[in-house]
Amino acid sequence: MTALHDHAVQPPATTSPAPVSRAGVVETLRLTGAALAPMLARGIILRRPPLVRLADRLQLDDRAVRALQASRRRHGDGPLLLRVPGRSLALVLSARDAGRVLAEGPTPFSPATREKRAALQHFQPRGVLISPPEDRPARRAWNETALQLDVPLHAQAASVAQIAAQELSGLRTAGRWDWEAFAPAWWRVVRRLTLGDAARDDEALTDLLGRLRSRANWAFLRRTDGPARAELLRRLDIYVQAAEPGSLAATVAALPADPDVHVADQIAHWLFAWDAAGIATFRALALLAGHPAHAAAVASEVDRADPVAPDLPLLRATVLESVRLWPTTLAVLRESTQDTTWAGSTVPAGTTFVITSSLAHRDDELLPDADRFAPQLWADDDAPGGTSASLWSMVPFSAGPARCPGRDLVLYTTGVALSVLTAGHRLEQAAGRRVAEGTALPRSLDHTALAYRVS
Ligand code: HEM
Repeated sequence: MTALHDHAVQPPATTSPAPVSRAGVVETLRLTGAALAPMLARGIILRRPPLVRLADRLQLDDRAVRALQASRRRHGDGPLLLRVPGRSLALVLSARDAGRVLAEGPTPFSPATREKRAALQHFQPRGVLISPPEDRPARRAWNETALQLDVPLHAQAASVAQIAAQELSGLRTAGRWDWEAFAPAWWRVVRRLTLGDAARDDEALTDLLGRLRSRANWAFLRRTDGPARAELLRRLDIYVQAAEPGSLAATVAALPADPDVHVADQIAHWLFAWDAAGIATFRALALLAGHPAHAAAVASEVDRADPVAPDLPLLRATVLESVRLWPTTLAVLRESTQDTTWAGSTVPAGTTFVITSSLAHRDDELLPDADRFAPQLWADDDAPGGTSASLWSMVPFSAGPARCPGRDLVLYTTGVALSVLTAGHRLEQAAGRRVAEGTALPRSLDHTALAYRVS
């Protein structure tokens, strides 16, 4: 792995720090309207389809990028403090500062911000991402071991490939599929690979999680449904105890027991996060359909691969491009646990720093490939190539000590899913906003409107 994904990641020394600025009331309102409100409205924890449609129709991510860039031109690229009554909120506007905030954690920049705690406690009160400092190390280490971070082929890789083939090849055989057909098949893959075959048809479990995620969208504004949450965690525990061979539950059962980890809470996070992986896969199909030369290279990669546990670097890069171009984590938040200093100016403890993924990944003032499909960016060991400081901002799986521990398993699983859906066929986009070579790619893409056909 390159330095970008190391725990010891340091912000690049090539650009000098810039001081903090403060937005006025009107500018705060403008930025809230253009960048923050559309993100919240779309649903941070569970997407709301009508709002996803609206974001696509109005290209809201494009508006967000332009508003943030305008503020950066006005103030410089140091953190921008907004005027929010009773809160200290700072927008991160440079790759340099994003690098710092992500690298220097969990102190002074904690991933367990109050917004995330309020949202995620609805279904995973002891999840690693919202854990207090004393509980975090054990849960983080457990997640890294169970998910096998930095291991391209997870111990369950062969089983994952088999499950993906069994559940998804029917879509290809049907010749055409849309989101309505893909999503239930994807959830069957997720339940089987996480909990075992016994969970294959347990749609009630996914529905229960969905209801709690929908409450989580409202964070502080909705009461916790304690009984429903306890029921979810209880049902997850039953599957974990059964430890069906070939599932992640079996991997988990083989780990040393530690009562402080609270396994069901960690698995509730996994199930929630697999939803993002499905969305990323579905959008990656649009990239393949719209870039025939790349699709041809992928086809020969799939032909040559080991059928039992295929290693598919071009498909990994395709999924990485999917989450770079259309990030599934709309913003990465950190909360400062002490005063922090920025080129001589001090920002008080308790400030929430917001890295908006749309700006970080689509900053066309800094990134030459911001709006193009550029799988070659990930050729260097899956980290963006080149030495430009601006590339530090391209971190769809985050960076530093809270980076996504599921990253390698996600890239493997989604790569295998794409190979099942496309192998031996020519793929075309049949519906949804066009994603085509030679045009600037849309900044908001409604995945629920996409459909594909193979011939
Ligand atoms: C497209 C799919 C995914 C993307 C883009 C993604 C991205 C991310 C990002 C950006 C974070 C950091 C969040 C933050 O700092 O607030 C994160 C954290 C995390 N992800 Fe993922 N993730 C994905 C799927 C998964 C899956 C499928 C799993 C588990 C099977 C997983 C497990 C986790 C865990 C446990 C954390 C918390 C890490 C910590 O607090 O140290 N993710 N992910």
